[in-house]
Amino acid sequence: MVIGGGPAGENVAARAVRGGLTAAVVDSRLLGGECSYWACIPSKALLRPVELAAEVGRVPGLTIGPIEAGKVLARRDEAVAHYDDSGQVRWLDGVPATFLRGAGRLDGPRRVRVTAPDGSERTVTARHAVVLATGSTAAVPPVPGLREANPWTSHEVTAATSVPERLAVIGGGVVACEMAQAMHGLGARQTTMLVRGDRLLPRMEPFAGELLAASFADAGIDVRFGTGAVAVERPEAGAKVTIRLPDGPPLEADELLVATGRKPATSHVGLDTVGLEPGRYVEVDDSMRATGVEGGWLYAVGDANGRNLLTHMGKYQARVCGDVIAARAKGEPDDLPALRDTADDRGAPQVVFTDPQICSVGRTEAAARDAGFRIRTVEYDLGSVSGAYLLGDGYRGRAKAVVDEDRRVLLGVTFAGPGVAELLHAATIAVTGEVPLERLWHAVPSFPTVSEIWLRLLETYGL
Ligand SMILES: Cc1cc2nc3c(=O)[nH]c(=O)nc-3n(C[C@H](O)[C@H](O)[C@H](O)COP(=O)(O)OP(=O)(O)OC[C@H]3O[C@@H](n4cnc5c(N)ncnc54)[C@H](O)[C@@H]3O)c2cc1C
Ligand SMILES: NC(=O)c1ccc[n+]([C@@H]2O[C@H](COP(=O)([O-])OP(=O)(O)OC[C@H]3O[C@@H](n4cnc5c(N)ncnc54)[C@H](O)[C@@H]3O)[C@@H](O)[C@H]2O)c1
Repeated sequence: MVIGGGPAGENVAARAVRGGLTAAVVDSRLLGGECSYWACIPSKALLRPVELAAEVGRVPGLTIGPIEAGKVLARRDEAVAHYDDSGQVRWLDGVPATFLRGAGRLDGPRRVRVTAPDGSERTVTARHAVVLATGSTAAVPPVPGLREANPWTSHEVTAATSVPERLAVIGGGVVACEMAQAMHGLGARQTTMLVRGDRLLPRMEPFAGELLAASFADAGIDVRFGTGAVAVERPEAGAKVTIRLPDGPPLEADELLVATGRKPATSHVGLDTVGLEPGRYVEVDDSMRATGVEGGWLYAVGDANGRNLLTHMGKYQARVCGDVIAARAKGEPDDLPALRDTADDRGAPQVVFTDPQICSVGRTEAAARDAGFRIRTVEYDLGSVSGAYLLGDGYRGRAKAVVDEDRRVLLGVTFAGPGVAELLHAATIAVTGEVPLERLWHAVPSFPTVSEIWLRLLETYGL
């Protein structure tokens, strides 16, 4: 029994069925989850034309007219299937698994109470396991007047039906960067980012945020560091927003986006009925089983367990989880390597779809040092790789690899630059596979591709 039908929940059900069990998924909104309708898919649909326009602008001889925001918003609507989940429901039927539309809530061991949209209730008892896959929601900080001002969160900005003239953004993380760039590229005349710290994307290598900030400055996005909202005023819905800052004049905007992180969607799922604290991430072991629940029947995957708030990592956890549940149900060995999550704590692969793209896998230099590794780092200017130069004039980018000096394998890799997202999986294989540098040296990148960065990094290292 799976509560929450986002990418993680759907995949647990599919794997459990593949393993010979039956499965039911309950979702209170749309099957497909936040990712399909209000996160990954719409945000990337909005960003794609902005990225493409930037790419075209770097190639002499090509010009691109202004982006028609209306058509981009219409394509976004297509990408989210006009907020209709019948395609996903058909997919789940074909798994085959049962879909229950309604709100799920734990009601003691292996029991889930489902409240349907018409208010009717039923209780389902799972034979083997219950999986929490309820995701996360935007966290809104307790700034005076902020909630009352009804700001946009990721939910509203990805579903925007028009582009505000003046957009203010609180936050400097992934959602803030991607959506500031999307709205600015789609026509916002004044986009201002209020960033608490001293850089964008603080969890990434510092050069990534620096390159992004330079690109935003060139594009006319006003990024202000070391500041934030101390109070917010909006007299009525639809009116302009006034954001009071720690110093200087207040900022006025037509819309305000709050992108200051997430909180787990676990406050309403009956955690208290099984001895866990509502509203917290559900702590799990590497088989995705909730620790601290007697009987071992409760699991949590995806954003709900807080390991890595990324769709592909939630789906990976879901594959582990569905397979583990099936193995345990059948009394089969449940400790095989494929039945354990070994990817999450090494540093998940992630792509930030801005211009430049920022992507990384494994540990940053700081994280590797904190973990006690004896490391050496190498960096290289991506713009001086022939393949990158050929992509367009003024290509700016950088790559960095973190090497474990004791084992001579890569602990982490970061790329920043236009078109680097597709380089990431090679890095993921090298880091996850712990490919020795001496072996990696024989993986010859094609000329003239951006992948030649691999050769340059290894040469810089000394190979
Ligand atoms: C703007 C934005 C862009 C993003 N872009 C990317 C990206 O490009 N790549 C990437 O990897 N990640 C991205 N993410 C992160 C990604 O969206 C999440 O990691 C992912 O959606 C988590 O999947 P999930 O299945 O755990 O939860 P969700 O997708 O949040 O799904 C949870 C589901 O549970 C349901 N639910 C909740 N409570 C109940 C209940 N009590 N009963 C029944 N159903 C319930 C909800 O209705 C929802 O359908 C982005 C996030 C945001 C906000
Ligand atoms: N392309 C992608 O992979 C993608 C895209 C969007 C979101 N996501 C995922 O969704 C998650 C949520 O993204 P996010 O950008 O909301 O969170 P985040 O954790 O990436 O960034 C939050 C930002 O808000 C700042 N902040 C936190 N509290 C604040 C406060 N009270 N006042 C001012 N600033 C504050 C933080 O310093 C940070 O810069 C991320 O973990 C990310 O992995 C992924």
